[in-house]
Amino acid sequence: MSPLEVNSLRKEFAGGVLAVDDLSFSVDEGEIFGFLGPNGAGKSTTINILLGYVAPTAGRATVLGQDVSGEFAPTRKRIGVLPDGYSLYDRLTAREHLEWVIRTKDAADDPHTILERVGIADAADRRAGGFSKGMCQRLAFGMALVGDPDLLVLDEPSSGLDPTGVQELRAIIQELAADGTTVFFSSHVLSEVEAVCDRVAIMSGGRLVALDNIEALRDDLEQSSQIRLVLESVPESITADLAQRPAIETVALEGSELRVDCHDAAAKVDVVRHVDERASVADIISEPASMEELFNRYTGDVPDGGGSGDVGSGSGGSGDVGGSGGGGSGATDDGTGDGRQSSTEVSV
Ligand SMILES: Nc1ncnc2c1ncn2[C@@H]1O[C@H](COP(=O)(O)OP(=O)(O)OP(=O)(O)O)[C@@H](O)[C@H]1O
Repeated sequence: MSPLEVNSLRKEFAGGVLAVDDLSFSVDEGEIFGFLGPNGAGKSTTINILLGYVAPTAGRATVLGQDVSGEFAPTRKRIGVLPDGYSLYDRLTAREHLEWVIRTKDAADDPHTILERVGIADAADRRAGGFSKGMCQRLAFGMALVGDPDLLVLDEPSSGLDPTGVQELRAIIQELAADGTTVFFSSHVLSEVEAVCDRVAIMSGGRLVALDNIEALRDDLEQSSQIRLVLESVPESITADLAQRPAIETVALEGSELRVDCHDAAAKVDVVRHVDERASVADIISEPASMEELFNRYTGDVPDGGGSGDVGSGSGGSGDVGGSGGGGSGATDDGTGDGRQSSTEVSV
């Protein structure tokens, strides 16, 4: 059985908000599974269902063989969670944070080993109140590693990390996955997802709009990607002419560069022929779809490149770092609130 199975999942909040709509997917053991989507797509709600904090309205989710609607507390001990918008205790040291999760999970880890792994062993006895954002993130990630979880649920795990930190995090995630840990990786940072995930699911408006490895998604869109032509001279009305042709989505002219979004490969050929008959083409540029384009095409969103410091709303309903289930507030399930905290994230 897959460690994570979701079948026809639906979540409707009070007031008729349909947050998750007929969602089905499964994740393999040892897979790093990216979970993407614009704000409000339903990612946090799905994660909260998978962690047993929110009850689905319909459908079924099974995590590590346990139905989330059943007695989920023992299973939660086998899950490590790094929620977005987690909170740490200012007065507790890094070591004390880990000791607390180790206790609540009945684990036998050595706090020092974990702190070394996440690169903050030097700060073991410092209070978290004085930590930088990156140090907090490393500590929260360390807390998620307690008990050698079978499933890691990471929400915006690279938030606040410097480039070295991002690489270290990536290496740890890959090591864990190679050892059989299943990783559920939710992020707005598309380059991170591309670098680390085996497959990605893209959510939009509560629905799954794409599910595959990035190469396959890219191939899929390749048929309908953009072509750019650099012209030596620009014939009058070329943009209007092209816009009339079949399977053309948009046409834009910037200086001598013509950009055309096409529905299929045949349309690209038609564009080249059509323009070549009317102008001297100096260069043809057809690049593989970027991760941003993939996201944009599947969700209809206009991302800003994954690095501009947008404000994303918090997710990860419990704020229960480490996934101990022993201190998280839990998300309410009545549509009146979900216990989330907001945070500033680098996001699309
Ligand atoms: N407790 C709640 N009560 C009512 N509506 C909710 C609740 N939680 C989420 N929603 C709504 O469900 C939809 C999906 O929200 P969700 O937080 O799951 O999206 P998300 O993909 O995690 O977004 P983000 O990237 O902004 O965190 C939104 O329309 C949101 O307003």
